[in-house]
Amino acid sequence: MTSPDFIRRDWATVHGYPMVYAFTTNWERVEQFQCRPEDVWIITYPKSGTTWVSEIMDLIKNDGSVEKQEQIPIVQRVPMMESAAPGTLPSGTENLEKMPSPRFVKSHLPIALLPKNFWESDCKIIYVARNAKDVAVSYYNFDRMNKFHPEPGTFAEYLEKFMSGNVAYGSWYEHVTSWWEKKKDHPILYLFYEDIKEDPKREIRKIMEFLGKKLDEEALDRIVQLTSFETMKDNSLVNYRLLPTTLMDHSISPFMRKGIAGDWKNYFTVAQNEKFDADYEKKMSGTTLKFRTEI
Ligand SMILES: Nc1ncnc2c1ncn2[C@@H]1O[C@H](COP(=O)(O)OS(=O)(=O)O)[C@@H](OP(=O)(O)O)[C@H]1O
Repeated sequence: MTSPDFIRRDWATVHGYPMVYAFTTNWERVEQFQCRPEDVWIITYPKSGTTWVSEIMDLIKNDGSVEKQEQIPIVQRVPMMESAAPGTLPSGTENLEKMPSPRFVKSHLPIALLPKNFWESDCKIIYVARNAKDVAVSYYNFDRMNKFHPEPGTFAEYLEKFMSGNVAYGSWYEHVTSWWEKKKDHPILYLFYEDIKEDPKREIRKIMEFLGKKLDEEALDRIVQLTSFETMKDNSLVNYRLLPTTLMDHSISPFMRKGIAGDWKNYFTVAQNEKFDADYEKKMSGTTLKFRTEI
């Protein structure tokens, strides 16, 4: 297979936001995407636990039974709306348009880039946030292995880009705080990666209630087990290993990398940490949103 022309391309810009080039060659399909009232969206800043919560949602829908689950990759069960790989794979919008309701829709979009009829569709939204330091580390390693993105450079170089929002989907700080504010006027289940890691059963219960499903303890326990990092990292339907290495090279860094809270301590120098904290204080001073950087 010859390399598609979007491999390792620099970010495109959409309304001022850096965006994965391959997704932008027909952005109108994103703006015009027809949201449906029965849709449930899983929205996150990248690397915050999207795949984890997508699998949890799909198992809840199927009463905690893998037998009931369609045996197809998570990218088709919970398609990422804005994704596209021109000439290589069907786009997220194409996959979603063909899906019967109720659909689960994944997206990393900031509020400003949502499809035009998003809010009037009155869909359900689950938002998952993860602390900025672990997101930066996870995103750095993802950019190393994911050829839809430009090379990240060294971790020191990457961290500067992350702090200035010069990464796909723009600023983490703006993303998590603006979605937090939206909770005031739209029912959004706002979850934290660290909380799910700390007590998966408690958080799965919240998702179950939000989706209006009732499952017994046995089913809940099964979902906890099936969505543990150890199980998901070896499940080819969720670990992205079915994608060709021309797109993602897991030998550089696996998609299911470590799955922990606090890995940033293995990456940040003392000086980087101090600079990051000072910058964080300034950017996050106006919000009530609080994160844990370890559990
Ligand atoms: N089950 C489970 N438990 C704990 N952690 C998990 C789990 N599944 C995925 N992950 C970790 O989530 C990180 C990937 O985030 P996303 O799925 O949001 O990535 S993406 O934005 O959709 O590409 C990435 O984090 P890092 O390991 O820190 O890189 C994954 O390993």
